[in-house]
Amino acid sequence: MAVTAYAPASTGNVSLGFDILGLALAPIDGSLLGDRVSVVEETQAFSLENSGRFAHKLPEDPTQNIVYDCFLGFKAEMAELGIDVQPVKMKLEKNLPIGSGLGSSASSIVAALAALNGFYGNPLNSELLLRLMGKLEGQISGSIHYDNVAPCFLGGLQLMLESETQISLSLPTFDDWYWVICYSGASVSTAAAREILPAQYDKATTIEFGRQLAVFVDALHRGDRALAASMMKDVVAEPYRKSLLNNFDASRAYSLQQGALAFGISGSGPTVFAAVDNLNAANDIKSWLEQNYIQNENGFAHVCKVDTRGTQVLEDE
Ligand SMILES: Nc1ncnc2c1ncn2[C@@H]1O[C@H](COP(=O)(O)OP(=O)(O)OP(=O)(O)O)[C@@H](O)[C@H]1O
Ligand SMILES: N[C@@H](CCO)C(=O)O
Repeated sequence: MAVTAYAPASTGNVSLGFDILGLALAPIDGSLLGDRVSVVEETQAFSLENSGRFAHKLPEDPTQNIVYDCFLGFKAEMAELGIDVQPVKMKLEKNLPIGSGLGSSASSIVAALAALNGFYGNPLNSELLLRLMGKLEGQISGSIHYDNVAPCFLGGLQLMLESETQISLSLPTFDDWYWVICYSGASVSTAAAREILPAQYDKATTIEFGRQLAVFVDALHRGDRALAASMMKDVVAEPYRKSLLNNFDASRAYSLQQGALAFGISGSGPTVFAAVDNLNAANDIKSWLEQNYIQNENGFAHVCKVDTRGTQVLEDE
């Protein structure tokens, strides 16, 4: 029976946890903000059919699509278990823009591997799947980082542990916070946005990074909203990346003036996010960003909450 998986958008870094903190997102209006991948049936030769708002941005050759690499990666893992996997017919509904900072490739990777695993009766455990997801994400961006694939797969706010037995730890979040996200419509390559960062950081920045992350995690566990929000300042990527983003400073200034608790770049951009604890302010910031941050017809904005469910796998009727 065909199996479909939905994998939500995610924000990597969340300003204060470069490469090791990520958040899954769900628009509060119920709209889909994530890719869907189906495994339809076994066939003679691998095939992939693309649909969705951003399908036209995908490589035309199916073997250049990361979903194909997911199939190969899954087949190799299954071979280790002594199981031979035949070519399959797959479908990708590409709802997330590529190079958006919303974990677009991660969403395709997670949905593809979750659907493949579901189709074959879940032979691979979650930990193994997540490692494979990270490996495939690393293939695209140049280095393995789990801050999109882990929240996309598991849901919620995830802190990377990356021990031999566990990749990610789930952190508590505040139910009353909204996350306004706005994608400008431009494309920023993750690999390029990583290249512009320094290879080394000075002592003061390193101490600041450690202080912020430690205090933030403690504040989350104690439910101290104000303290948590006050730690959400990016000392690692934003100083270098914001020059790639049109109208970033004005967007932050407006959001903070409207009462946003924090404002930053989602992943490697160009999507920005504002954390807000008031729905009216969240809607107001969304409207302003739609008017002032979006650059073309591909852009969009949503008021979101944390997606606590992560990837959803369904057997088709
Ligand atoms: N299914 C897919 N989804 C997204 N990108 C894909 C897919 N298949 C192949 N690619 C290629 O992978 C690369 C993705 O680039 P990049 O990592 O910058 O984007 P991204 O993962 O969409 O970014 P972000 O995490 O910021 O949303 C592009 O070159 C794109 O053509
Ligand atoms: N942590 C990654 C996320 C990419 O979406 C980066 O900022 O490069």
